[in-house]
Amino acid sequence: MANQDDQFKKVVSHAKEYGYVFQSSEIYDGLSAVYDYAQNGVELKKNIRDYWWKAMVQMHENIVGLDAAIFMHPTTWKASGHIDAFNDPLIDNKDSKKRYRADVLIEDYVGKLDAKIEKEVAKAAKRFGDSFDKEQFLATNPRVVGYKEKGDAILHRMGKSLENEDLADVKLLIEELEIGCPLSGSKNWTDVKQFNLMFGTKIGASADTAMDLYLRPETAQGIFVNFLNVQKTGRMKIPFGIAQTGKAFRNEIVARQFIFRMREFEQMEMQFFVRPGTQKEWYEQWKETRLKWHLSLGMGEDNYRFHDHEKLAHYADAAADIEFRFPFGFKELEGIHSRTDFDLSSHEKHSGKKMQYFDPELNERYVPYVVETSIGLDRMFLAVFSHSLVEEELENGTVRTVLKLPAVLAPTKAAILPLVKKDGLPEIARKIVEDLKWDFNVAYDEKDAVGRRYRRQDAAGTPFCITVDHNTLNDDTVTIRHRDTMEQQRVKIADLKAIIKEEVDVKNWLMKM
Ligand SMILES: Nc1ncnc2c1ncn2[C@@H]1O[C@H](COP(=O)(O)OP(=O)(O)OP(=O)(O)O)[C@@H](O)[C@H]1O
Repeated sequence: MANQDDQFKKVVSHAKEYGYVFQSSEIYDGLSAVYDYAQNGVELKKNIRDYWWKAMVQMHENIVGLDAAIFMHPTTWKASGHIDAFNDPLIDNKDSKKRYRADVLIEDYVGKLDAKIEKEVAKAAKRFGDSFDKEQFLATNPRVVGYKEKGDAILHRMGKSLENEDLADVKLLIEELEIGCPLSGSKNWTDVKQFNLMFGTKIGASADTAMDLYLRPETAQGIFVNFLNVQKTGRMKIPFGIAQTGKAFRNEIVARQFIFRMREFEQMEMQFFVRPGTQKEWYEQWKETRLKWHLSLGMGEDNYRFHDHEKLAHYADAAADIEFRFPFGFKELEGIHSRTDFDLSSHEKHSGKKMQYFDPELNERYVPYVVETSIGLDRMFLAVFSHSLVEEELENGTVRTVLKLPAVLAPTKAAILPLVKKDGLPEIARKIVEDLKWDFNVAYDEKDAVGRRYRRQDAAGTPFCITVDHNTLNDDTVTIRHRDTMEQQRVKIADLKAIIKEEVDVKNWLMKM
């Protein structure tokens, strides 16, 4: 593939062309960092959500679901720390008048060092072939070690400065590293300031009684405030979890990179309530479990890595990201956070209501500790979509565009194609659609030559094309074509359901965890 920018542009235009993602309010020139999911996008998104829900809720006896409201009592956000501390450090360039997140500018600088490391690794792997030992190379090659140490030192200093609210040092770091405005190159920066990311609104009709509200910036707080309701009504015993998917809103300063960073997005979060003192074990366990979930989709072990945080949020005693190799480099896809008892204790203080659990085994009451797994649904969508989009050169010299979505997530599982629009073939194809649609999302397509229809379905990500031809009239068999290998098999119509199920069944995918 061409360079990263070109690849990313292809992802964005393909998402539009094949009915996955549209810019919101496009006829009014769009709304920045807000997107709509189109006919195929809504299915892919639903399938990702279901895949997560099944893995987290259905497969765990001790995890239950919740759907809390987006609006919450405003004191929630005082207690959670969002009113005081949900800020991003921003910096303006005086010449280009562009605004950036200071920490992102610095992280991008470190990302370039990481890219240099990857280049060195690729070069050495080529040179040494089978005898190449990547671990040893990373640990001993002086140039690579130098880049790594420099990157770590920069992130460490930034982490400390942000933790100590020393914004002057963050600016100094940008100056010392000679980071320029990505747009203009200018190094003429303002001071770094904090900017709160919550969107405010009002509830109530009259000006005197209206109450200031916030659109929730994370779904987690809806779980915390309901913790005892769920525990008591579900008779849950610690350790147990509450899972939720839903919209969150953040007034992001730098809203770019398509659906990677949006102002309205969806999260899939699970809060796991544990005995104080056991949180580190659970944290490690959830890190591992969540990585396995990602790997079960078969998108390549090399495309994931953990990033353990040095700079911890006010509520956490440990935190790590699962990063994915997006077209623009490794970036956070999911966060796993050991949130201590911060949230529940703080809600206890602010509400005056007890948030404690009586542990019958210890015969003791306590505020549980919490380990959270939090993944952006839209970001997961981008990971899957961008990874799946490939251009393949075929033997005859032509190029085919294929969206190799994991079959379990594909919006349409099979397209049923009559070879020609006559001789009773469309009727048989329609009958197959009628039969399969009870189990799978399937499509009927009779327009254009069959080769073009295959390409259309390849690009839309449909794992199977089923072609009804004249032989079907004699022996009730059809051709089933596999998207990724382009292999074709002759099979009985009666066997179609089982063949498709084998490939798209959630169980078969989750069993790989
Ligand atoms: N603006 C956003 N648009 C899309 N997804 C988001 C956005 N902000 C967060 N997420 C998703 O929600 C997950 C959990 O949120 P969390 O608060 O941990 O993110 P974060 O650390 O603030 O993310 P980032 O550092 O990228 O801003 C993230 O891992 C990401 O997948």
